[in-house]
Amino acid sequence: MTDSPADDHEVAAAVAAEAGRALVAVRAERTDLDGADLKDLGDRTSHELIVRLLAERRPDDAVLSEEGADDPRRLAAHRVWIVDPLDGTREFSERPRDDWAVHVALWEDGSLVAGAVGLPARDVVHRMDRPADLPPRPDGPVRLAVSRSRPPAFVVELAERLGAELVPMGSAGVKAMAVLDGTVDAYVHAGGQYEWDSAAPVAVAIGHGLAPTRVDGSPLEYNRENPWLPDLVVARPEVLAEVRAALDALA
Ligand SMILES: Nc1ncnc2c1ncn2[C@@H]1O[C@H](COP(=O)(O)O)[C@@H](OP(=O)(O)O)[C@H]1O
Ligand SMILES: [Mg+2]
Repeated sequence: MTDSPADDHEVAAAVAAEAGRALVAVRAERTDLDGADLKDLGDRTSHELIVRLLAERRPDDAVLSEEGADDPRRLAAHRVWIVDPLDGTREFSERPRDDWAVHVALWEDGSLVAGAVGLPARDVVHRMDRPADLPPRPDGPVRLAVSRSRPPAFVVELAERLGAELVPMGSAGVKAMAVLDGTVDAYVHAGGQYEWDSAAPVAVAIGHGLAPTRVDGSPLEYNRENPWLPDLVVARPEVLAEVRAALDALA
């Protein structure tokens, strides 16, 4: 029997948690592997588990996964799970880094309606339906999360304009959750990403009352034919106007 639609948040969180446990186990047990081999095993293990769990619990829904062949039926589907089985694959392969994530989001008829971002190495699952208050923002410069391995030149320029501090870390999910846990004030990305990199983090950020957008201020749209979604802005309310003004000036 499948769960009722009201349980979509539970499904997202449970699937993210179970995939996270599998990834932690792979990383702990396969000490014979590192680099590309560990990345590949992590990607594959998490993807296969997520696809199996969603097929069991939501057999009528389509799935768009970074690690699966694109299923064209998703374009006619009302409900599509958008998943990144292992976001921050590079960091996953660099033991003992903990900045990697599992993304599970549900898109329904044009909107993200459920989502969970698991941070397995930190034993945390952030959920769209369980918002926590943002910690107070400390005084001082705006803090921007940025890729540790390929910081976009655009974000470096933005930081200069804002007089902001760049805080490098891996994984789009980790960076978006760093806004919610108060580690940074905003996550701005440009130059390349796919829908699975941002869907679940954006769903969770929306659940926490934030209003993520594209860099040009337009809405983030999911389950499009081409899943390329190269930029996004996730900012806490106190810095949003300042960040938007700097983005508009750079455009
Ligand atoms: N220019 C780009 N083009 C495509 N994907 C990008 C990208 N920059 C970042 N990403 C993806 O966004 C995620 C976070 O990257 P980063 O840690 O560098 O910020 C990674 O996902 P994966 O780890 O799932 O591949 C990475 O592949
Ligand atoms: Mg990713």
